[in-house]
Amino acid sequence: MDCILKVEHLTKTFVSQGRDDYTAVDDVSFSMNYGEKLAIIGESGSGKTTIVNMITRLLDVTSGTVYLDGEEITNLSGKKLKPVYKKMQMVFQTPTESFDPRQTLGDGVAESLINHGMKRKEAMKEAENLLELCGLKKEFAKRYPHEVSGGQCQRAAIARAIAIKPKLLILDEATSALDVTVQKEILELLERLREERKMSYLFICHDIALVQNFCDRVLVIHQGKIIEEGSSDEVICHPKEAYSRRLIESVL
Ligand SMILES: Nc1ncnc2c1ncn2[C@@H]1O[C@H](COP(=O)(O)OP(=O)(O)OP(=O)(O)O)[C@@H](O)[C@H]1O
Repeated sequence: MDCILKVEHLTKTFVSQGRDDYTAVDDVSFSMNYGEKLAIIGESGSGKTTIVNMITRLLDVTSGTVYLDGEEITNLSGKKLKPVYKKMQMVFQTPTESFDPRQTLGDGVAESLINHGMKRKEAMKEAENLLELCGLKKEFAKRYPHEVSGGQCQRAAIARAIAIKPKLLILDEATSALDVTVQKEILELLERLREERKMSYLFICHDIALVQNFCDRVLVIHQGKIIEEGSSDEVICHPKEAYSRRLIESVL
C-alpha cells in the first residue's frame, strides 16, 4: 500500500439515552500519501474532531475501516495500540494541558522514549536534542509547562510528538492559539521535519490562509460528510460547492 493512512466508509453515530441518535460522521473515505500534508476544514460541529478521534482510537467507530501504513487498526485497543502510536502521534491546540504540570518539559519529552525502551539517561539527553531541534534551548528541558509561553510549549509538544519518529502527525488546531510569527516558525519547523523524515501531516484547521500556504490537499466536511476535495489551490480559489465557498468566504 502506498498510503500512510486510509479510511473507508468511516461512520460514527452517538447513541445516548433519552436523546435521538446522532450521526456525527457519515460514510467518510479518504487516503493520504506518504509525505502528504492534508487538511480537513469545516465549520464547528461538522465532525472533524470525531474523525480524528476515530483514527487515533480515542473513540470506537460505529462502522468503517482505518488502515495505518497498510495495517488495519480499526478495533485495536490496549497494548496493541503501542506500535500504532509509534507511527502516529497527535498535537493538540492547548499544549499546556497535554503536559503533566508536575513534570518538566524534558521529562515529558523523554517519557515516550522511555516507554519505547530507551534508558532514562539517554532519553533525557535525546529530549534536550529534540527540544533544540524544535527551536528551544536545552535549558527548557528543566522548565515546567507553566514556566514557558504557549508557543514554546507547542514546540515542546511537537518535540514530544516526533520523539519516536512517527510517520504521521495529526495536528488538531495545533497552531490556532499562536501568534502569526510563532505560527510561521512552527510551520517552517514542520516542513523541515517533513523533508528530513518524510513525515505526513493531517491538519484540522480553521485557518484557510494556512491551509492554502502549507497543505497539499483539502477535504471539506459538512454535517459529517466529505462534500468536496481537491488541491488546496483548487478548493480555496475555485470551490465547486456553494457550502465550501461560503465557508472559505466567512473565514477569509
Ligand atoms: N460524545 C458525544 N455525544 C454526542 N454528540 C457528540 C459527542 N461528541 C461530539 N458530538 C457531536 O458531534 C458533532 C461533531 O462534533 P466534532 O467535535 O467532531 O466537530 P468539529 O468539526 O471538530 O467541531 P469544532 O471545530 O468546533 O471542534 C457535533 O454536533 C457534536 O455536538
